[in-house]
Amino acid sequence: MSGVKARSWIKVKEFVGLPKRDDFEIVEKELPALKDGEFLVEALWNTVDPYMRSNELSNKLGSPMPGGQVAKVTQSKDKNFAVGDVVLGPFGWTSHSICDGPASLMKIIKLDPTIPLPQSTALGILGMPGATSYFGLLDICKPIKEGETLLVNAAAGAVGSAVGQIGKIKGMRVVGFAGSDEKVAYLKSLGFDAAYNYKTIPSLEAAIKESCPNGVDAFFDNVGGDFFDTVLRQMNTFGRVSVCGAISQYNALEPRKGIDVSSITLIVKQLKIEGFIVTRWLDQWQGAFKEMAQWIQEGKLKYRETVFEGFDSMYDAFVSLFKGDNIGKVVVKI
Ligand SMILES: NC(=O)C1=CN([C@@H]2O[C@H](COP(=O)(O)OP(=O)(O)OC[C@H]3O[C@@H](n4cnc5c(N)ncnc54)[C@H](OP(=O)(O)O)[C@@H]3O)[C@@H](O)[C@H]2O)C=CC1
Ligand SMILES: O=C(O)CCC[C@H](O)\C=C/C=C/C=C/C(=O)C/C=C\CCCCCO
Repeated sequence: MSGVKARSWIKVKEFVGLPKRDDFEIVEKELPALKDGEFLVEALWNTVDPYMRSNELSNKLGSPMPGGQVAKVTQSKDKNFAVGDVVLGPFGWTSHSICDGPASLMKIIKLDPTIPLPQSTALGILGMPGATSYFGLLDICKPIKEGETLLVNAAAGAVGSAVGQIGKIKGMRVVGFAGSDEKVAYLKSLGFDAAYNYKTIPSLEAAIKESCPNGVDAFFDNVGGDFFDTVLRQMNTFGRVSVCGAISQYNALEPRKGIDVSSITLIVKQLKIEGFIVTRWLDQWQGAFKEMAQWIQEGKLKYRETVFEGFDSMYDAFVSLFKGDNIGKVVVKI
């Protein structure tokens, strides 16, 4: 069997600035017949995530773009995977893939049919970004006392919107910054105590002083650059900073050289500043998803998705992340 043609988005040029359409080519290739122990999947949902911008973290030139995918088994010679099963796997920006099951290096998880949420959530709130929010907040920002102030930026995105809500669940006072008035309204609808459009406020420093009169105890940073420095200067003693992302720098032609905050400030305030990669907690992701699914069912945790339609829209979906066009998780319905 097989006789299937797979289409893949191949990265053909290193990114310089915002990725361009001609940094990619869509290539079609006929897949071979399945061998024993293999199965064929067809993409249902693809994801685009900011880390794919990295020339270092993404696949090599000439290879398909990386990434998680929710896919349907359409042919199988593996007794563990039947036609019709839906799986989550690292298949990248590809329409069809041949897999040789969990025994191979690929991580292929059968989706849990007892969690009654859309399949696309395995790429968002109950996937890598959701785990990022959960562990980046709870393990690094460590909510300690009821009423502590948490500040999060890119707050209306996949990671940020869950960070703020988990902060509220843990009894924090939550302040969010995002790039449009529509996003600010969304954050308020999620229960954020204060929210600002950082593109239109006259001064970020003044907005922090106004919304965090007792200072900032915990800072979840998705943006980096000047934003990072400005918040760092307003942290309280024993403040915790979760350095999750630096999206303001990913397309910069000349990234900033370093942090523009005196080390004396860090010493005197005894700040704890920790970067992380979410796979650090990979063995704990499933436990987090169970708890988050419960919060969703109880109405305590809400999520949104910005859906692009069709395999050909992968590029538009990807660059939307850097233009701030999305609310919540960007996914592509194939
Ligand atoms: N450390 C880890 O393991 C992980 C880190 N991350 C990081 O988390 C962050 C959020 O990711 P994710 O939730 O998937 O993406 P989002 O859904 O938040 O989308 C990206 C958002 O970033 C904001 N943004 C884009 N460019 C800029 C800029 N120049 N300055 C300020 N804001 C900008 C935009 O929102 P706005 O309109 O508000 O500007 C945009 O909507 C990223 O930095 C990502 O790299 C994600 C997963 C794992
Ligand atoms: O969905 C899955 O299960 C697959 C997840 C794979 C993924 O590799 C896991 C972790 C992702 C980490 C993301 C990190 C960041 O976004 C922030 C760190 C670095 C981004 C550097 C971008 C540089 C741009 O020039």
